[in-house]
Amino acid sequence: MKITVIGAGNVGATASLRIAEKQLAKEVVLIDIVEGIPQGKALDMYESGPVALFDTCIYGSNDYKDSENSDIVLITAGLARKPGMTREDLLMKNTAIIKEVTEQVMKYSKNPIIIMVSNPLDVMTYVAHTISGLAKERVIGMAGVLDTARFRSFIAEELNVSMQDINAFVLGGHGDSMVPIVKYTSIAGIPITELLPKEKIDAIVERTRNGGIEIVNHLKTGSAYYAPAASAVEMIEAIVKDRKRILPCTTMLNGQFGIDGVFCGVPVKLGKNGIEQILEINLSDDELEALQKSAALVAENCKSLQSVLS
Ligand SMILES: NC(=O)c1ccc[n+]([C@@H]2O[C@H](COP(=O)([O-])OP(=O)(O)OC[C@H]3O[C@@H](n4cnc5c(N)ncnc54)[C@H](O)[C@@H]3O)[C@@H](O)[C@H]2O)c1
Ligand SMILES: O=C(O)C[C@H](O)C(=O)O
Repeated sequence: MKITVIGAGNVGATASLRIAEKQLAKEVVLIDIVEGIPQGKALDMYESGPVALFDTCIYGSNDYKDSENSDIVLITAGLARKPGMTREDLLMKNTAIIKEVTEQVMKYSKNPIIIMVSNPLDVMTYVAHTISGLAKERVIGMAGVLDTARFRSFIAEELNVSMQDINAFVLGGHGDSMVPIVKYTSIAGIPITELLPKEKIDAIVERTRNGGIEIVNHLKTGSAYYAPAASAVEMIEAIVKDRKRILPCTTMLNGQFGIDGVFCGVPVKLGKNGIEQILEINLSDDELEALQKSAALVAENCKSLQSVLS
């Protein structure tokens, strides 16, 4: 198994180390546009092998040739937002970066699975899919796992219970319009509505929607990376180990949930072939409407890129 991580910044470097520590690949290649950074960071990680107990071969490069024959490519290249910015403010600059990165990736790997992290997430997943020409099952966006991890952690904190016992889904686009699905949120199988009053649930939903900017406002220089990297690696692990995990991921919908031709976060089955199934679960009328609205915003942004991508 060979995994290439594009972007040796906060998310890319953190994810690379987690991949190595979990021994998910024989070879991890870290690529960035800045000379020295991927080489230095990767060597530093490699040298942690004897004490962190892994044998993964991990190295850095500025040359996409080193990504040759990758099974999985994690794309984290691009600008991160700062306080006062929305993810959509990154649209034009990151589109140019993701277009170039995807072209380079496809020069050297015939049929990789691409996992997109760069923002605005749903639109960048669309860009990578359009440019790569890969089957839609092989171009997957990471956002739902992160948004759901935030939702789960806030619920666990409120109830003072293990995070492991919280089951939930946050669906939709990775923006202010994301849709935490209260109907499928449970604590060891107990519906959340039996354990928390509506006002508390509403407050947690709101905090989840603002989870990204909450971190940006603390950090001031960039955005979150520990939980994002952990979330991307959970998806990679599901694929590498063919675990058939049911996770909220961004994928192209073709009529499911009444949404057509748009990338949007929904529950999927993840295995060795990438997205192996989309689970079209029953949503309440309000949740379905919110999901469709969220997808419409993604579609609008994708449409604005038509001239750039053609
Ligand atoms: N989907 C999510 O939930 C989620 C979560 C966190 C961050 N993000 C997004 O991920 C991206 C990266 O975040 P970060 O915190 O790691 O940022 P960062 O600034 O720490 O790292 C980005 C890296 O990309 C590199 N880069 C820029 N242009 C490049 C190019 N053309 N080719 C190769 N590398 C290039 C930079 O040199 C830098 O090392 C941002 O767009 C951010 O908004 C998304
Ligand atoms: O908030 C951001 O800009 C980064 C990422 O999308 C996040 O949710 O942490």
